[in-house]
Amino acid sequence: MTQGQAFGARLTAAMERHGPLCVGLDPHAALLEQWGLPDTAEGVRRFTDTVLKAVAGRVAAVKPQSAFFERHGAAGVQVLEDALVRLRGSGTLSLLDAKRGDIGSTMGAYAEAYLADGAPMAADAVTVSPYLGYGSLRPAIDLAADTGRGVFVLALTSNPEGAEVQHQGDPSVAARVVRAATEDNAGAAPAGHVGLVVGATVGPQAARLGLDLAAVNGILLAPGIGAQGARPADLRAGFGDARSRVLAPVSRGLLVSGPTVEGLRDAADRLAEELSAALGE
Ligand SMILES: O=C(O)c1cc(=O)[nH]c(=O)n1[C@@H]1O[C@H](COP(=O)(O)O)[C@@H](O)[C@H]1O
Repeated sequence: MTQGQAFGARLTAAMERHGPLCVGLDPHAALLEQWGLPDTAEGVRRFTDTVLKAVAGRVAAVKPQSAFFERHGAAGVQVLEDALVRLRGSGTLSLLDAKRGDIGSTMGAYAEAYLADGAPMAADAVTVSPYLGYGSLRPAIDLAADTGRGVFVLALTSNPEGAEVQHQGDPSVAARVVRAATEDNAGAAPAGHVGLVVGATVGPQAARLGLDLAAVNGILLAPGIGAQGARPADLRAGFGDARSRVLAPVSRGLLVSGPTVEGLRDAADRLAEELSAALGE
């Protein structure tokens, strides 16, 4: 293991220290405009610099959404790579949101891109899609374990269209993904390296679909608060006894508080408190 501690231990410690907020780093064109920045790689660089100045070292995790960097080509991807480097050692973990999923041999290459020591784009964890089969993710799950990193597997996503696939079957497809991740996390303490994505907007449906979230022994990434309509208070009902494992990523709902470092920082502090209160005992 090359990150010192295992991913589950590092993220659990960061959440105990800083709370359940994960800052989503999504430089949407509309946000760049609102911040008075050009919709170019240079605009994305200045946006990213402000977000990291505001929150790096103060929140448990930052989740850059790769798409908003990729739309500016190689120059945008360079901004993302630089952000990942900057987060290393900051005390804030990087969760790269790239939602990768492919046949196993190609998945191996994605794993090397994001989860190998010394990789230019190495993050603390990456989001992955199990919808080519959970087993196709094996190269990423295993490399993450070897290097002290993690993966977040999509289980029950926050968007309404996810139901077409994830709700199907008995047990549901989502429940089978949860069960597979639970097996990969068995025996780890305080948490395993396979996290799951369960949207804050759909958490209340988890029990109906047979997801045993309390048994997962991994961190539950719960997007959907703010722009997608969920509120911090919804987490308590949606996640029940698993709520101490919830890490809530918020992008637009927080980023609209820019463009000043102080404005963003204050908003992040308030949101972190609200989330802690909603998820507390
Ligand atoms: O993996 C994710 O983070 C993710 C999964 C999911 O089910 N829903 C979801 O919204 N996301 C991501 O979380 C972020 C949500 O952004 P906001 O709605 O602006 O907070 C985006 O980067 C999405 O791509």
